Amino acid sequence: MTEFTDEELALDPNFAARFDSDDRRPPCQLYLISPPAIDAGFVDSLAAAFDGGDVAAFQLRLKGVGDDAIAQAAAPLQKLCAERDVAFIINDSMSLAKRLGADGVHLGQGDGDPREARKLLGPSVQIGVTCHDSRHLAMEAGEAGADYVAFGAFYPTTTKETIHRPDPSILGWWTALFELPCVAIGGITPGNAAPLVKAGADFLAVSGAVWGHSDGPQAGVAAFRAVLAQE
Ligand SMILES: Cc1ncc(COP(=O)(O)OP(=O)(O)O)c(N)n1
Ligand SMILES: Cc1ncsc1CCOP(=O)(O)O
Ligand SMILES: [Mg+2]
Repeated sequence: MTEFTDEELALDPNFAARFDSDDRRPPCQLYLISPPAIDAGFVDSLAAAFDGGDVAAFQLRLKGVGDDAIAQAAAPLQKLCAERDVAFIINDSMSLAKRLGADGVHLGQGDGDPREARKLLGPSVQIGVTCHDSRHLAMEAGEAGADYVAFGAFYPTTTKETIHRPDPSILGWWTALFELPCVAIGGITPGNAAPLVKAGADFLAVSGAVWGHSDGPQAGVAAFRAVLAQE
């Protein structure tokens, strides 16, 4: 991608986009986040979710659970992801991602250095970084070799306590300047996702709207089809 000076970028945030105007980004895709706690039957819920429509990635995000317990829970889920061609991403821990041979790891700002993760995991493992509502953090993550940056929480959510509330325009700013994919997260539902897709999100990361859907996770994923196909 074309490199620009800070001055050029400050003058016109779409400066780079003019030069890369025939670069087409793939359509926005779904990135499923697990509930914070699961039971042994969850593999069936995950299979149902995958039956609902295309899912690009699944993140195992179990909070307050030790690595051994996560590793035990992960085995059938990772196998299912491999069978369905869905990237299997581990949250928080690069060492656990390495131990499990996961397809990727998601690192928050306090979860470790993406450069260290790259050294540990190698070139083909996907590394994602939480960037809240910060252009600065996103550019830092890109510099550090992340494979995607995640902005959020765009909407109120009960899945996680959140402080930052970006405007959807941060997605447009990012995609105009950088090829690196961006993920939108936080309280996303089929009803409020359209502005994020329109603004340029490459992925919608969703938990509650799928697992909490009144007709089950298959219907939860299917409900996103229309908004993802709007481009
Ligand atoms: C895709 C994606 N984006 C953001 C997060 C949040 O990560 P983090 O800030 O480390 O918070 P926890 O998820 O660890 O509570 C994520 N997990 N995935
Ligand atoms: C993990 C995380 N990081 C920011 S918001 C959020 C929760 C996403 O879950 P939901 O889709 O239920 O809001
Ligand atoms: Mg984290």
